[in-house]
Amino acid sequence: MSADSSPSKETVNPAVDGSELIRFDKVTKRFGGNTVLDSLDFTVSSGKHVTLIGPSGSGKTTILRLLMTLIKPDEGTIKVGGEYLTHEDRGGSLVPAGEKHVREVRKHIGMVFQQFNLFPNMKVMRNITEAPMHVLGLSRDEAEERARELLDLVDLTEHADKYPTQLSGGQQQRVAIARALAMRPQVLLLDEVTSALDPELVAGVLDVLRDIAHSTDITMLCVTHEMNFARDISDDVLMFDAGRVIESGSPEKIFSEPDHERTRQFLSAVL
Ligand SMILES: Nc1ncnc2c1ncn2[C@@H]1O[C@H](COP(=O)(O)OP(=O)(O)OP(=O)(O)O)[C@@H](O)[C@H]1O
Repeated sequence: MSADSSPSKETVNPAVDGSELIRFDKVTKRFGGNTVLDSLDFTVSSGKHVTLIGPSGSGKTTILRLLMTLIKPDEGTIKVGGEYLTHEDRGGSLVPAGEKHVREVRKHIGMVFQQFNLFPNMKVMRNITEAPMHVLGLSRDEAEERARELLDLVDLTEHADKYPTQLSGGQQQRVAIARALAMRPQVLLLDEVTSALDPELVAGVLDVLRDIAHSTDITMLCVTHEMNFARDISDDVLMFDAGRVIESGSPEKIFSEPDHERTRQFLSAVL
């Protein structure tokens, strides 16, 4: 993909001003007796690329699933773009969020999953235009124009009329990235997006994501085991252990001179 094929910042993410975009306040999540997130606090500023690293089971994916409202916290609050995701503010008192409120706030969040999750019965173009037309109310022409720009961005212009099964896993994952961006989310959540791919297809997907990270202002929250990718794109790396952030900092700091012994152990096992 040439640098020229990148869409304008306006196309991808219209609302970037460096302010706080995500806030977790004392978020606790338990599954049965297992406390997966333990009074977790963290924030992500608009336009930043933040990578979550840490051992298996430390709660990284749980954070993304909470943001997608696939699960709810047991305690604490989550805000996106200044709005509560989990609650509604009724004259100063917080009540659990209703469906409509959750849908509104969630519009600002896009997610790419490990397993692409494309609609198998829809061609690539329709996979990308479906949500902008039905959720945002774009006309077919508007949605298709947006989709064409994004197909260019992910280097799949020639494949708009194919079904997902006619594409490689790497191509399907790039469609999933375009589909997430078509909603013009303020934040893109990436959950180990290359871990289901054959090794030779990983680089193409990571290159597209690097390009998006470097050529747009979109906020990214990324869970990955690809440490070189994390080093390339991250403004901040958060090291998790047992549902808490044990240290955070620039990739240079975390990967080269971490403060914490647990971080050193984890990195020596994965690097
Ligand atoms: N729906 C669920 N029901 C029960 N336990 C769950 C559920 N989802 C996650 N867990 C447990 O929560 C813990 C944290 O899971 P999570 O997927 O967030 O970890 P992770 O840090 O993303 O791990 P990995 O790097 O292996 O993906 C694990 O012990 C997991 O088994």
